[in-house]
Amino acid sequence: MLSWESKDIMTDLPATVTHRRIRPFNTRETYPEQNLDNDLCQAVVAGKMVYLRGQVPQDLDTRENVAVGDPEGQARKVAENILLLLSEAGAEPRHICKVTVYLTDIRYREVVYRTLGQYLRGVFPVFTGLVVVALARPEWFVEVDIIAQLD
Ligand SMILES: C=C(N)C(=O)O
Repeated sequence: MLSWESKDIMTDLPATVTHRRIRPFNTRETYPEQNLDNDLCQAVVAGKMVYLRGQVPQDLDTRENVAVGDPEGQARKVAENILLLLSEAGAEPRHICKVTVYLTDIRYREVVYRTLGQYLRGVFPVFTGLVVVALARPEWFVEVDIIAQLD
């Protein structure tokens, strides 16, 4: 059976993979209430491409949930996380290509889009907006994926 722990798979990884992984963590630390064990990170820089983890209203340093019950405040925190991670990746908002917005309620769409729009004025990314049944924590109303490309 194949598994990521398989020696064959590990040795098959190309020696040239040099992606930069920003703020690595394990889900045991970020979701202590869930039985998880995933090595993840907040951003990957792969050549000129920058991929952000789905950003949620959580402080990137303390992991504290922010703006519980407040979709506008959650959108603001998500946008601030995105700007911080982009800068850590050496990117700027103008590098953003694709934004995917996940909402837990269609009624949050206007306030969340208005708030994100304030941070992305003049950027003109492509956007996808989805309403989903749930996010990883019940307190979270919004999650945003970003793909950017450096110059
Ligand atoms: C919040 C997430 N993006 C996650 O748990 O994967």
